[in-house]
Amino acid sequence: MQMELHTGIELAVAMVRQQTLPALLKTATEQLEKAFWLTRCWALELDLSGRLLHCSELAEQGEFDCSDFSHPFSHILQTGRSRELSRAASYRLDHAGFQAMFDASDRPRSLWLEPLKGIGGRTLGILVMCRDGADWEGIVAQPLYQGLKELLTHQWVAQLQSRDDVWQRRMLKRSLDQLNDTETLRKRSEQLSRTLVGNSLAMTQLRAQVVRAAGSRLSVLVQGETGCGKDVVARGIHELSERSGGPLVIVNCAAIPDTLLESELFGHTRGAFSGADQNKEGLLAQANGGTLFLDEIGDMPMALQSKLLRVLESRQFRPLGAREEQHSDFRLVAATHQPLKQSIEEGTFRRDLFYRLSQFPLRIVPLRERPEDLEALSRHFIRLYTDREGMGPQGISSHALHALGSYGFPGNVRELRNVIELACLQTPVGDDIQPETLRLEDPFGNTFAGFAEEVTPDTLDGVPMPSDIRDLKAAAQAFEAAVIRERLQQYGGNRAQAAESLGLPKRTLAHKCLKYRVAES
Ligand SMILES: Nc1ncnc2c1ncn2[C@@H]1O[C@H](COP(=O)(O)OP(=O)(O)OP(=O)(O)O)[C@@H](O)[C@H]1O
Repeated sequence: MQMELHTGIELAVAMVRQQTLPALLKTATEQLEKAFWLTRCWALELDLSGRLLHCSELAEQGEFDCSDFSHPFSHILQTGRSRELSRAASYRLDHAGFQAMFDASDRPRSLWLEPLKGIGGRTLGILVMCRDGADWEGIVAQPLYQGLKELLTHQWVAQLQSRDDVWQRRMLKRSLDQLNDTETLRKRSEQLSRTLVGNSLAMTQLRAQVVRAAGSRLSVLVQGETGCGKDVVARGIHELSERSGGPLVIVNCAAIPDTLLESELFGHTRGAFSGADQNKEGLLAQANGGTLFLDEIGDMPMALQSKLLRVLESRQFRPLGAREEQHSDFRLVAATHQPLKQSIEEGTFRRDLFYRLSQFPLRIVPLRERPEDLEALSRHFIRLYTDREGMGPQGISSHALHALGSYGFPGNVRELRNVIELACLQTPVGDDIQPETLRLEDPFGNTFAGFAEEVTPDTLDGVPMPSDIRDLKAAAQAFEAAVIRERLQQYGGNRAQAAESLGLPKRTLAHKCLKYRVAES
């Protein structure tokens, strides 16, 4: 009796020490084997769906489908009662998994199959005991067996509960993480919608992409027609990224002469070339810790493309005339309105650089393909005008919006901005912009909608009538000069605004002003 008590306590302690269900089942079956002289003992675990019994100790073929009656376990589950199985009956059962278990138990004379149930009668699994004697009733009636079985089912339920708790905590954490991600994405997209305006599906998707791109370290290539917002997108990526506290260095590859672009980017030492009278830090170095935005990358000369590719691979570069290499940790955003794939085919753009740049490609849809954005963009530009000037129109009439909708906007959002700003100027304070104040024309001067005043070559000072032209080049230059003069007047001499309204870099406008001797008014 004392011996039995001692064994019982030993077994109980071993069981309660186990931290996982497989460890508990292994310990329990080993202890039962020892205590009752079994040749083998197995514990089959019923899965959550109730459709599969699993025996982790049987490495292969340890799964028993509960709807398959070619093994004895489905019958036990169905009746909920224990039963004995003889060696002869076991031989007759044609089930590979059961036969593997029978073999691994050394083909005992008798097996005892007992369903184990937890709280509320929920079936946990089946206990399989193997022995060469057949006195099962004598064993299962013993208080030691009853006590151990009760402890086993108790611990089994506790393990399932803690597994459920862990699983539930994990699920909860996962859904919270997902919620947080979605919430962050939503908040950032909302923040971006203040500068990257538009309610169309294309714009909503673009904002989500910009937020994703900002959160990654990949190089971004922004493609889209001129004036559609590539610059706005590049700034958005910088501002929403972890580098927003660092510099945003913008380089317009088309505006800097080829001969200067390399030294502008890489920097140079004093005496590196004639005219280099002091050391100059390049834009690559200036972008350290921030973002480098290479606008109009399609215009970069081939020789420089190879050098840029090397820099992108190592973030190392050597200023002109320098002996030592320098390092700069920048994130690259490039943009172009040119179809780069075509440039690659024509041999003017390096394929390997294209792939290096477009790790995260973004494409901006032209304004004519998202007319739903016209209203939000128009109101945005009216608000910007009013904030800047301290007064302005109240809004825009539905007729004016209709007129905007019927125009193709070859200059995209930049053109819309110019149209709205000019209309703001001509609309009495507090009124709505009307169609007559919208100056809609294509780049060749064809009028589309109500015009306040037509600007065609014959109304521009100094431009000959087409029939009077004797020198086409001179006439074209006179036309260019007249347009620039007129635009500068319109913007009160503000070169930046005039340049933007003409789709020109400021530097190019300055150069043309010098060439045509156009002074600001
Ligand atoms: N979705 C937008 N929301 C608000 N403003 C926009 C949007 N898209 C463009 N703009 C405005 O339109 C003008 C032109 O945009 P931006 O300079 O970004 O175009 P771009 O594609 O970089 O042009 P380019 O090809 O000439 O460099 C800017 O004044 C910009 O603020």
